[in-house]
Amino acid sequence: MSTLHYQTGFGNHLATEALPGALPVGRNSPQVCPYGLYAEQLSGTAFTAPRADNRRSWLYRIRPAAAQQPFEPCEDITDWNNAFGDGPVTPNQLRWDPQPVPTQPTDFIHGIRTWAGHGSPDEHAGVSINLYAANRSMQDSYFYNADGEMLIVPQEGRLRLATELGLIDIEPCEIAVIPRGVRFRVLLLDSSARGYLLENFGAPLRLPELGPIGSNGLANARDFQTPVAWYEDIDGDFTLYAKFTGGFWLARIDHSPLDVVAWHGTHAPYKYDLRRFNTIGSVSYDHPDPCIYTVLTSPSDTPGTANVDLAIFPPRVLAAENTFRPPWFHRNVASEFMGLIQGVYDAKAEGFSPGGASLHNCMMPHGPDTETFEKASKADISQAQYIRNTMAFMFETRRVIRPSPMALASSTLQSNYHQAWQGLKKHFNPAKA
Ligand SMILES: O=C(O)Cc1cc(O)ccc1O
Ligand SMILES: [Fe+2]
Repeated sequence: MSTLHYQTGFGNHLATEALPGALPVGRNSPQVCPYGLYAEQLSGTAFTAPRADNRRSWLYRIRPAAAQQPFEPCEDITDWNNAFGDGPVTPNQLRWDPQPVPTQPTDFIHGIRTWAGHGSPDEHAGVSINLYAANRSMQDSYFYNADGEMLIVPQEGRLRLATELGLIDIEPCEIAVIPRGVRFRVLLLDSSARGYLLENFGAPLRLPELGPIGSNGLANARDFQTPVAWYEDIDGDFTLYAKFTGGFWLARIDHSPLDVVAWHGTHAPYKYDLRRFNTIGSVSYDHPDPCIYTVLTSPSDTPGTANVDLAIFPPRVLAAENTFRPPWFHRNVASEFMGLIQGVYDAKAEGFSPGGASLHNCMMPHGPDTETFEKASKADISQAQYIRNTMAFMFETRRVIRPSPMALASSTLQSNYHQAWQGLKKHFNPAKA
């Protein structure tokens, strides 16, 4: 769709300059930088983080980020917060219809509504899960998030992410990650935009290990795209919004903070097209655990137990024999928040719409709805099944996902979701094995 230029790979050390010779050679911090630029290091992990995990970039910019006015509390962003409610969480399965597009002029950061989450930005652990709906570009304003990295999952409408480190265009079925601290603004390329936003307070998202799968498969590193350096040299009266410790702040700034002429490093935004995912599945029997569909993972301090995983359920071919092919009935210690980007999700014949959401928390029983169960139990599985029109995703986390007060009060909350499993008949017959 776009003519933007990207560098490829995941987690590799990239280098890019918008003007020839803007990147210093042989050192990060020369006494005087080319073109009169300032050098600035942006660290996304501890200085001493292991090499494989370390994320930092060196930015060469017109003014350092420190050249800004003091921040004041910002009152006009209230629906995006880290107030996930307190008190006991309902043990009921929850599902929501899609959110309406706003009627008032609303830009991306003002159109974010917190739906669920856990943990805290102060602790660098947990997530917030949000829905966004916007109908105009951010005007004369910029934003950065000190609380976590932002994973944007568009469901409707294309976005241009104008970031310090370059331009990214995304459309539905693509995702983008903006790392902690990176300054950016969001432009709408269509009249309205809607989607999902994960704020990850924990360790930066990374590719999962592949184990016995081998050196290829799932999301391949070469399909990740990071922008080339791009800058604007604009003076004016702008607003810089910041999110820090769950609250919003704003400062005046007399120039665009998107003034990085060259950069190199590992802490940089990227995009990925979910349609490139190399789906691995069972070619003998049984439906595998959904971790087989992991795109990205934010590990916690406990091995194998993620702060959050992004898994997808993309178009694919089901071939398992003598098997109930859809997702099975299950209860899980981990908590599962799902969204649907397009089409129909294979575990739910009805009621889970594109733009909608579901939450199956710790130990909540769930699985195929009655219609899906009955159909799959009788289906001819001598033939492969082609699942074409779909793209669902799941944020799976180790901790309970607390639905926000706003999500629980929303008119889009389905009061009849439990009906999905009410029609399940008793088939038991002790006389027939
Ligand atoms: O609950 C869900 O729909 C998500 C899911 C999908 C799957 O294929 C296996 C397990 C699982 O939790
Ligand atoms: Fe599940």
